[in-house]
Parts: sequence; structure tokens; C-alpha cells
Amino acid sequence: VQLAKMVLERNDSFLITMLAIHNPFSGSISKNTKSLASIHTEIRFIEIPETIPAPPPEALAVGPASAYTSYINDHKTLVKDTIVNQVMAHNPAPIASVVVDMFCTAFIDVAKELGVASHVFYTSDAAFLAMMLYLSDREDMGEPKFSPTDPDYIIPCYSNPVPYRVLPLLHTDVEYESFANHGRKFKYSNGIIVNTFSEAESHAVSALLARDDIPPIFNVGPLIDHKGKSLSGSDAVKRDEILKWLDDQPEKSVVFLCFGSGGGFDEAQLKEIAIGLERSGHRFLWSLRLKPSKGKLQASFFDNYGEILPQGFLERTKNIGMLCGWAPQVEILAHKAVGAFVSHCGWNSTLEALWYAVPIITWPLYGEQHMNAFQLVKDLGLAVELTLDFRRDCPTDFVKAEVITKAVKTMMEQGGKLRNKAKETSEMAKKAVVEGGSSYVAFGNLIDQWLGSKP
Ligand SMILES: O=c1ccn([C@@H]2O[C@H](COP(=O)(O)OP(=O)(O)O[C@H]3O[C@H](CO)[C@@H](O)[C@H](O)[C@H]3O)[C@@H](O)[C@H]2O)c(=O)[nH]1
Repeated sequence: VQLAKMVLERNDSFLITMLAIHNPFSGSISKNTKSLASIHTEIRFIEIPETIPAPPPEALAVGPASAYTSYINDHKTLVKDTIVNQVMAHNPAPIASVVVDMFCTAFIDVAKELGVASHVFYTSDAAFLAMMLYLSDREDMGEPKFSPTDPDYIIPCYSNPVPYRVLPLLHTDVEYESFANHGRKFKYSNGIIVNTFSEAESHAVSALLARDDIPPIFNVGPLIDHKGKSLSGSDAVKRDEILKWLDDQPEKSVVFLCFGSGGGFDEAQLKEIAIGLERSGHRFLWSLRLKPSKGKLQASFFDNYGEILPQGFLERTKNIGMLCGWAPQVEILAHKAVGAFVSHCGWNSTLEALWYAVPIITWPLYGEQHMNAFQLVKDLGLAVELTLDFRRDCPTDFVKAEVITKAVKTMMEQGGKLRNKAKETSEMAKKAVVEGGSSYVAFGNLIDQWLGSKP
């Protein structure tokens, strides 16, 4: 939606239709699309009928990316019919492009069948995009998959050798193959739009530019929704309470902890985080949630923090800490009281932190987050490592309180260099998106390609 809004801001002659596939594990699609449609009246939303069975739990357990990919691929005919009957028939203007999510590469074929162009919208970083292309190269050259006994890998998009332990996403064959297949498919699109800015990831961007077998890359980010989710009722009351609490804290004194839409922990780990935070002695604002279970995607909220946190914790920390469920993250990161961000390193959270010059403490949980964290700590010097190889799905993985205390104290007490680097990167981000900046120019090139677009 943010990308669509940006397109319309740059050229309001485009008509934008968004096709939404039902996600069988995240509630009603109608509710979401209806609420989006009521806010963004300039964009048309169409729901793809819910006729495809959900991925089986066994497949999801072995490889969520590959299971979701098969589920998405099964929508090919429905998506094609929708484009023909509800987009092409609805409007006589030619389609400039079918823009697909990074997991929806099957619809690049649909666009080809319909004789229209397609673009991938890549919502993670340039380094992981280059990584997916690298996986497809390895497959094509018949190289073996990653193995725990391998020496660290020399991968063109990372400036430091990459250890096996930070690649948990690619430890299983099905996931490795799934990401390699998507990477291979990207090459058949007419362009790849990346939510990054070239100055942030210059090494990875150079690795992409060095390839002659991929379509043009448009680094148009950071695309950030600075308003955040619109809140109502008790959520809105909590938002005001949080911002008021931050107003009363000294500048750069608060550590903010938040782990994205799907990030949460079991009770034992939540207790340990509490102990680690308390021992650090620093102020904190903690978006505290339980990890998703049984096929659910979203971390869940709970009402009574006292039930699971160490005895007396709430009372002892009442003057230095605040807890919440869903956090108004963008507004929090923008607040001058926030001095560090313990993050799962999801790419949107990373961009938001970079934009607001908040240095990151890394706690990746799943997906490509470990590789994002690796890049931030080792290649870019923008983050302190709390952990780089924690696996939420591994029952024995547990981060001890002392590790949490140490990472928080390191950042808050010796993090000057990182803070300066974050400030420099924030300035670069802000320059990139204004007229003449790298992302602004890339967006213009993308729109020019669409206006003269040929498949
Ligand atoms: O309490 C919360 C939690 C999240 N957010 C917002 O939700 C978004 C979260 O996005 P992101 O940081 O990218 O995390 P995920 O939701 O986990 O994103 C998924 O998609 C990303 C790419 O789009 C990947 O980088 C991640 O690994 C993958 O988990 C951000 O805009 C946050 O500001 C809030 O406002 N409040």
C-alpha cells in the first residue's frame, strides 16, 4: 500500500488495483481489505476468492516458505481470471505492470501469458535479494547445499564471510530450494523494486550491479508509513499513555524492545528478558507478546503481565519501565527519549530505526532476520549483537539474562560510535528520498519504464 501511495504521489495518472490472497492463518481478509479500502480510497482492492485449501500443518512445519509458495502458486488461475475479468475488462487502459510480492513469482508467468510486464516488489534488503540470486546460481552450478561442517561462506553480497549458524532459514533442503527458485524466477521479471536505499547497502548493491543476468533494480526506499497503523479504542488510549511516558524520560535514555508482527517468546524467555533488563538498570519500553502457536502467524497479546513476569518485577521497575502489547513503533522510534532498539531485524523495523537514527541491538527470530542482523552488525557497523543465531522454533534455544544485560549496557554506555553511524545513515536515508536523491531518481526511472512499458 505504501508503494502504491508513493506511485500515485509521483504520478496520479496511474490506476492501481491491489489483489489480496487470503492468508488462512491470519484472520479475515475481508476485514483487512475493507479497512484498507476505506482509508486508501484512491486504490482499488480485490479479494481473490477463498477456494484453495490451507497449506497442511506438516508442510508448514518442515518449511513455511515452501508451503506458502505452493499455496500461492495454486492461485495462478484465479489470479489470471481476476486480472482478465476484473482489471482488464474494467479498464480499457493497458496494464503498465503486474507487480508481485517476492513470494508471488508464479504470477510473473501469469503476466507473461497476458502479454504484460511484471515487476517484483522486494520488501526485504538488497543483500538478501542478492543472496536469493546467489542460491539459484549455486543450484544451477550443481553446488551442494549448506552444511554445518562448511567453512564460512564467501558470498558476494556480504563483505564478511558468512557462518552457517546465521543461515538457519536455509538449513533445510525445501527452504533452500524454495528461495533459490524464487531467485531464479526474479530474472524473468522486467524489474525488481527494492525497499532499500543504495547508500545503506552499497556493498550488496554493487554485487547486484555486477550481474548481467538480472533485470533493472530500482532501490526506491525507505518506504515507511510514518503514520503507522490507525488505532482506536483502548489501543489509542495506550498509544497516548506511551507517548506521554516517553515525554517524561531523558533524551536517548530508553531501550525499546519490539519484535515485529510475528515476534514473541515463551514464558521462560520472557521472564529472562525481564531479569536482563532490570539488571541493566536502563529505562525500557517493551512490546511484550507471546510467540504464535499452532500455525498462527501473529504473536498474541495477554492481559496480565504480572502472571508471567518475575515476582515483584512490575513494582520494582515501575519508575523506569513501561510494557505494552502492539506498539506504535514508528512514533516511538521517532521520539527523542529512545536511545536503542532491541529488534528482530525485520526489514521494515530496520529501515524505521535507520530513518530515525536509533541504533539496533539484534535479536533475530526467524525468516531472513538472522542475515539482516549479520549485515547490520558485521558489514555495516550499525548494530550491537545480542544474538545472531537464536532460533525461535528450536526448543533448546534460550538467551540468558546476562547476555541481554551485557548487550543493553554495551549499547547504552559505549555505543557512541554506533550512534554516530546511525545518525549518518539517517541523514543519507532522508537525502535519498528527496528530489535528486538516489531513491527519488530510481522511482522516476521506474515510472518512466512503466509509462513506456513493453513486456
Ligand atoms: O508492535 C508492533 C509491531 C510491529 N509494528 C510495525 O510492523 C512492521 C513490522 O515489519 P518488519 O519489521 O518487517 O517485521 P515482520 O512483520 O516480522 O516482517 C516480515 O516481513 C519482512 C519483510 O517485509 C521481513 O524482513 C521479516 O523477516 C518478516 O518477518 C513495522 O512497520 C513496525 O513498525 C508496530 O508498529 N508495532
